[in-house]
Amino acid sequence: MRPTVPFWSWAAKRSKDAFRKQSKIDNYRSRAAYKLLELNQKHRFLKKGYGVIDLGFAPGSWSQVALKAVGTEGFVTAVDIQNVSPPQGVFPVYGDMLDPQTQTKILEAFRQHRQEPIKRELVVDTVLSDMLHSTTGIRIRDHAISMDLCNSAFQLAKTFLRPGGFFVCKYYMGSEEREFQKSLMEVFKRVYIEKPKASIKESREAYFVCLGRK
Ligand SMILES: C[S@@+](CC[C@H](N)C(=O)[O-])C[C@H]1O[C@@H](n2cnc3c(N)ncnc32)[C@H](O)[C@@H]1O
Repeated sequence: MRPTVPFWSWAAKRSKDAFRKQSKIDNYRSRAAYKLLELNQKHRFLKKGYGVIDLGFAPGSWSQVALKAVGTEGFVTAVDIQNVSPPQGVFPVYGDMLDPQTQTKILEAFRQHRQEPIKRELVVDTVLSDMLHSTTGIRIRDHAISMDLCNSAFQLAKTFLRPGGFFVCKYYMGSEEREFQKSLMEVFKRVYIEKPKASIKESREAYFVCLGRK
C-alpha cells in the first residue's frame, strides 16, 4: 500500500528508478517533477492564480506541476532552446536564454497571449529555471556554463518579477556559486540552497530558492 507521507520522502530511500516509475504512474513527462513538488512543498512559491515563467521547460514536467498549482486563473509561459511541444495549457517560447533577443520574444509572447494592459504583462509571481546544458564532464567548464544560464535567468527574473516574487534556479556546483548567491541576496529577502531527494546524490546540481523579491 502507498504510504501517506509525500512520495519523495520514501522513494529516495529506495532507488532513483522509483522516481522514474512513479512519474509514469502520475503522468509526468519526467521524474524532475518530484524535485519541484518537494521544493514547492517546503517554500510555497506556486499558488492558485500565479503567473509563472518556466525556463528550460523541456520535456515539461515542471510546467505540468506549475500549471496544476496555479490553476485556470494563473498562467505558465515556458521557454526552451529545444522545439518540444509543451503540456497543454502552457504557452511556449522557443529561444536561447543566452541570447538577449529571447527576453524580447518572451515579452512579445505575453503581449499576444495575455490580453491585459501592458503594466500587468511585466509582472509575474514566480520564475523557475531548471536550465542545464549537456554537461561535458569537465567540472570547471560545466560550472561556468551553468553560471551563465543562472545569470540569464536572474536577469529575466529581475525584469519580470513583482515585488515579493519568487525565483528558483538550478545550478551546477562550483567556485562562483557564493558570488552568485551574494547577488541573489541583494535582490531577495531570503535565499536557500536546496538539494531535493529526486536529484541524484552524486550529481553536482543544486537549487537556489529565493523568496520575496525586494
Ligand atoms: C534538465 S532539462 C529541464 C527539465 C524540465 N524542468 C522538466 O521538468 O521537464 C534542462 C533544459 O534546459 C534547456 N536549456 C539548456 N540550455 C538552454 C538555453 N541556453 N536556453 C534555453 N533553454 C536551455 C534544455 O534544452 C533542457 O530542455
